[in-house]
Amino acid sequence: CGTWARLQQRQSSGCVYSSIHGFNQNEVREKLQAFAGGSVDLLKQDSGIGVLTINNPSLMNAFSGSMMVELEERVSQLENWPEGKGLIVCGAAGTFSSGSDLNAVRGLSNPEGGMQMCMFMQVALTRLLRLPLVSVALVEGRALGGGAEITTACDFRLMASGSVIQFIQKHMGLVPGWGGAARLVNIVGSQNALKLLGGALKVDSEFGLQIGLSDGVLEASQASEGAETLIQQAENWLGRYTKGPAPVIQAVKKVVLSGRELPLSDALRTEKDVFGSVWSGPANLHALAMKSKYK
Ligand SMILES: CC[C@@H](C(=O)O)C(=O)SCCNC(=O)CCNC(=O)[C@H](O)C(C)(C)COP(=O)(O)OP(=O)(O)OC[C@H]1O[C@@H](n2cnc3c(N)ncnc32)[C@H](O)[C@@H]1OP(=O)(O)O
Repeated sequence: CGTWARLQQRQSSGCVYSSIHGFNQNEVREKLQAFAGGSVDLLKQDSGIGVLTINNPSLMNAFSGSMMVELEERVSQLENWPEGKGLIVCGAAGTFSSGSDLNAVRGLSNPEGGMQMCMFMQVALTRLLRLPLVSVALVEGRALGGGAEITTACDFRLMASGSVIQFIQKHMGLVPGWGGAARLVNIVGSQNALKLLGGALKVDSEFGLQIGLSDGVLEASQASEGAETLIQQAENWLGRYTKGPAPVIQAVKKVVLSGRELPLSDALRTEKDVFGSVWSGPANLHALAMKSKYK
């Protein structure tokens, strides 16, 4: 697909930033690796649903430098997953993420270091949002600062009862820098984004639904035999949008993404190309043979 391929190409070559902006991805990667700790784990399931886990429980899943690098590596793996249909992004041990690891932040304390880290994370999170998979952030516990920003790099957000998303950057004398402000405006509109960022408001599951930041509330059940875990609940919720063959689900995500990101004429051309990739495909031929009715 012509325009889609160009969009993909732009994103893997760094999309927004290049050497013109003083961005050297390999150099930043090397610097970030020096701030080690935790991991970002990927489980690719046979069902076509991936689970990406932010894993640094002793620091409330704060993002060390090496985790930023791992996030980018996991996104690369997901970009090359033909059988993939959906993705759940969650945190380990009952909480989502408390944002940047403050120890790494202190080590990058000059504006140049901060901006390099921002550029790296913006590129990784833009690629996460542009995956041809339907993605959902499963928020349990807290998503603070950079953690709140990561939730906005998914197509949907599900909040467990008792969980909180909070853009606390203002309290730190900062603004979001991982692309979270731009994405938040797209999700909740500029009025609500100004309230959330300007007031560093705590968004609980009810408020989240009200302003459209959250797409559903999950009830954390007591761990008992037969009780669904939050991940299982999120998988069930996602199932409505990922049921069917991977090429069709990926095609749906691509046309929505191009409609959101491209000027209309480019989006229309992409839609035509993506349509061509599924027209007379196995799923299309099967549906025609079944003479299905949609009453
Ligand atoms: C670049 C800026 C920005 C962005 O990218 O947008 C950021 O993300 S900056 C990071 C913003 N986050 C914070 O400032 C979080 C600060 N921490 C807290 O508010 C609290 O720790 C908590 C997350 C609300 C949890 O509170 P509580 O349940 O009471 O646990 P503890 O406070 O005891 O936390 C356990 C342990 O974890 C350490 N911790 C938590 N978050 C971070 C973090 N972001 N970086 C480094 N360390 C973190 C906390 O210090 C405790 O460690 P010990 O004191 O050694 O036990």
